[in-house]
Amino acid sequence: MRLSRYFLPILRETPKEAEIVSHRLMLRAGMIRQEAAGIYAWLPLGLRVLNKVNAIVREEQNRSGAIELLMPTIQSADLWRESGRYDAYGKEMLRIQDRHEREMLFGPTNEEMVTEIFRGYVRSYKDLPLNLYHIQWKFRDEVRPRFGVMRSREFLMKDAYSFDLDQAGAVHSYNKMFVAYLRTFARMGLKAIPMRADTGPIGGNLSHEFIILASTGESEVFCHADYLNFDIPAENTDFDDIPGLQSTVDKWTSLYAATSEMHDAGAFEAVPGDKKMSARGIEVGHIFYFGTKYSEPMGAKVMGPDGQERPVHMGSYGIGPSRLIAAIIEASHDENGIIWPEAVAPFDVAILNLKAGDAGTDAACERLYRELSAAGRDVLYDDRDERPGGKFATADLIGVPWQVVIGPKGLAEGKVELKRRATGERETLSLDDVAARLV
Ligand SMILES: Nc1ncnc2c1ncn2[C@@H]1O[C@H](COS(=O)(=O)NC(=O)[C@@H](N)CS)[C@@H](O)[C@H]1O
Repeated sequence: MRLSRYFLPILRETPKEAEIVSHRLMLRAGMIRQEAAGIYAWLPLGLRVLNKVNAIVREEQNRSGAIELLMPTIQSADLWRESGRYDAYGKEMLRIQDRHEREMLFGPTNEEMVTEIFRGYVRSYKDLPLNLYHIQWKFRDEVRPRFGVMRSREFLMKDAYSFDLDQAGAVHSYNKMFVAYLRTFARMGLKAIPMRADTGPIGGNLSHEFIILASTGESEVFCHADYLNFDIPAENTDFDDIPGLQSTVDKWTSLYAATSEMHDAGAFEAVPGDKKMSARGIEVGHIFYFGTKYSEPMGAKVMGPDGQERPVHMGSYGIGPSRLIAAIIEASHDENGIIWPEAVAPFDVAILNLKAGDAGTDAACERLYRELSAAGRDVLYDDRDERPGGKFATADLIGVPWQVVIGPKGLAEGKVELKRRATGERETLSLDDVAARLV
């Protein structure tokens, strides 16, 4: 992408309404724009990151055997009356009427709808286990949306829903999602710690939140420091290995970890002093087992192997891709801007032409731009007629992992400069060598 032809509305000033660094940087880097309280437009740079985050979420959901579909954002109130949540959900639910005065709502979550889809087609235990997921916008009329997309009113959620014949099967489905979540967040360069959690309006009695430690996190968390060094389940994890997954989950729940709602100070006391961690955290995922809470009232049942009909056991599993972007920035930035983990960076490489219009630097930049693009790298070529300082500042702000600086002086010696954003380390090497390094 040539920056002279892109749409990247960088802000010079720090917006005063932004209280935390991720909100400030997402506004300044031209990633989002507020359209209403808690409602944001995703500008081109932000959308590129959101798509990369979603790609990782999707890959790990699919690896675990979950199947993607897409449910609508607008739902019928009658559906929610079946589960009894229409009135119980409270003011967070955005209730609307259509032209025929039918009561509708903008979905805050999809347990009822996915149960309705399931019951419309599945009758036999032979069709189980089943996990259906989608990545869809949600609306929750938060009384105090804040911190940008960290706690917004319209937000993106991956929500998965599992269906099993009995609790034992549902626990295995839960464990598959648990392992998928460990892999998902690790691939984004995050250390997420699973913590026993409250189940709230979703319900049930088994639930874990996945928390990223960050000083600006809304959650207060207490946990054993050893979690930070646990190995992440491998790419070739066998998701059909029931005891294997259970032992992984047992390991990842063997040490103390709880949010303030679930904190047991006595139990925490037993953690060795140098291993005690109390910190702020950001909830990036939350998984629940809630048995027949929805299948019973909504008549989602299957014929068992014994010829008996029974309601299916379900769980739901949420990740917030839009919140995740803010969480990644909170965990990975410096005074100059964002430092994207390579897996989610909006571009892989930024080429900075220090003298746009100079035949030599233009030719060298064009050549590198062509070579890297042909090799499948996402390149942002800063070809603007702008002084070097502004180009350096923009590249650091938007956090592209690699910068290639090409200027007339360096070229005269056949050299360009390669800078690694994460560490600031710089190397001087030939144009050929830098291309080889980056493909
Ligand atoms: N207001 C919000 N803004 C941004 N992300 C949010 C917001 N509320 C929730 N999320 C994200 O969505 C994830 C799942 O939300 S949840 O309420 O915990 N779970 C559910 O809604 C279940 N239906 C899981 S499918 C959270 O872990 C969080 O990452």
